Amino acid sequence: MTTQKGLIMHAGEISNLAQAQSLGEFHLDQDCLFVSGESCLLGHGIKHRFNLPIANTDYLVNELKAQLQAHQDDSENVIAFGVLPFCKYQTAQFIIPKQVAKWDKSVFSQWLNTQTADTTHQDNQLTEIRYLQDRAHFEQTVSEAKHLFDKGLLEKIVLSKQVELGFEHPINGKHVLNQLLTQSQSGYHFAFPTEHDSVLMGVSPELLLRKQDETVTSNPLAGSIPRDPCSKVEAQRRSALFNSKKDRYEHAVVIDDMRQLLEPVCDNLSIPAEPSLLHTATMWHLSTVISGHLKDPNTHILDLANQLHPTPALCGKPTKPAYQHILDLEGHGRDLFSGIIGWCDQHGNGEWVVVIRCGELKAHVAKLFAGAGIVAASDPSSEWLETEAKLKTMLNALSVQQAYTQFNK
Ligand SMILES: C=C(O[C@H]1C=CC=C(C(=O)O)[C@@H]1O)C(=O)O
Repeated sequence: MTTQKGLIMHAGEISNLAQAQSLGEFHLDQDCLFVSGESCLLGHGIKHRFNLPIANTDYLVNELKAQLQAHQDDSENVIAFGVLPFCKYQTAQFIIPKQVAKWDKSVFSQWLNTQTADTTHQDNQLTEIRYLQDRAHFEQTVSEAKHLFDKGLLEKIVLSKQVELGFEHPINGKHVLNQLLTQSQSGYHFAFPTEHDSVLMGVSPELLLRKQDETVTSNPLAGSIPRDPCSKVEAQRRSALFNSKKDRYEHAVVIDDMRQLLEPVCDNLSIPAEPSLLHTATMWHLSTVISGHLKDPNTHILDLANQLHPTPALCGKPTKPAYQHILDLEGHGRDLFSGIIGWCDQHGNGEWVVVIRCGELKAHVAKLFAGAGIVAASDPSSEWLETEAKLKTMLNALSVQQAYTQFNK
C-alpha cells in the first residue's frame, strides 16, 4: 500500500475513464462514495449491511473488526463504509461493499457526468419548504442558550435547524451529486445509501480524523462567515473573521477539547498556536490542522473518532450538558446529521468527516441541515444568517437557491 494525498490506496485502482465505464453505472441505492483530496473511494454493491450501537466504543470497535474479518476476501483489503449518528444512543450504519475501487476524483466526476449529461433539474419545481425550526424559533433558542452561558452552565452550544424541501418530481440524486462535485472543488464529498431507502450526500469541509498507521490528522473548523461575490467585501469578511474575538473563542473551545483527548494517546501532537482560514464554495471558516503520532499504531480509527465525536464543533462544551440542552432546545432529532461518516479497513486505518453541508434525499423530498456554534457573544440574527449560508451548498446542488429565496420572501 502506498499513500497519495493522504488517502490510502486499496485494491482496484481506476484512473482511466474507459476502465471506469466498463464498470457500468453508479447506483446511489447501493454504492458508497468518499472523496478525499484528489482521490475517491468507491464501494460497489452491498455485500453486507449491519448496524452497531455506538454508546460503548470498545464494543463498537470489536464488533466492527469481527464483521470485517468475517467478510474478508482472500486477496483484498476489506473496507467498511459507515455513518455514526449524532446521538450516542442510536446505532451506526455500516456497509461492506461487494467491490472497492480507488479512483482519481477527476475520473469519477467524468464518469458520473456521462451518466447525468442528458438530465436537468430545471423542470423540478420546489413545491414546499417545511422548517423543523423556523427563524423565530431558532433565534429564540439562541437567546435561551445565552441565558445558560450567563448562569455558567455552558461555554458553547451548537444549535441547528432542519429544512424539508418538497419537489414536484422525484429528485435526481446522481445529478445532485454531480453538481456537488462540480460546484465544490474542495472538501470531502460523500454518498451513502441509508437503511431507510434514502441517500445521505454532501460535501463536508471538516475532517474529524484520518489515521494511516501511526499518523493521525484532524482538521476541526469552528467560527464562520458567509462568502461574498465582491472581492472587497470578501477581504473585509476574511479579516473580520480572523480577528473576531467571538469566533476565536468558539474555535478555541473545540481545539482545547481535541487536545485533551489526543495528547495522552500521541507522542508529538502538533497544534498550531493560532487558526488559519479555510474556505468552501460558500463559507469562510477558522481552521486548525492537528497532527500526531500515535503511541500505539494499532489503535483503531473509530476508537479515537467515536471518543472525539461529537466535538464542540457539533455539540458544545461541556459535552453532556450541551447535548441535553440541544435535545431540549432544538425539538428535532438530528439522526445522522452532525454525526460522522467515513470508512475504515481491517487494520483500523481510515478517514471520518462530520456530517454537515449535506442532505438526505428520498423520492420527492430533500431534508437539509445547518447549525451554528453559539457562545456568549453570539447574535441570534447573525447565527440564523450563518445557517442560511451553510444551506447553500445543498440548495445550489439541488438548483433551488433562487426558488428557496423567493419562497422565503
Ligand atoms: C454545524 C455546522 O458547522 C459546524 C462546522 C464548522 C463551523 C461551524 C461554526 O462556525 O459554527 C459549526 O461548528 C454546519 O455546517 O451545519
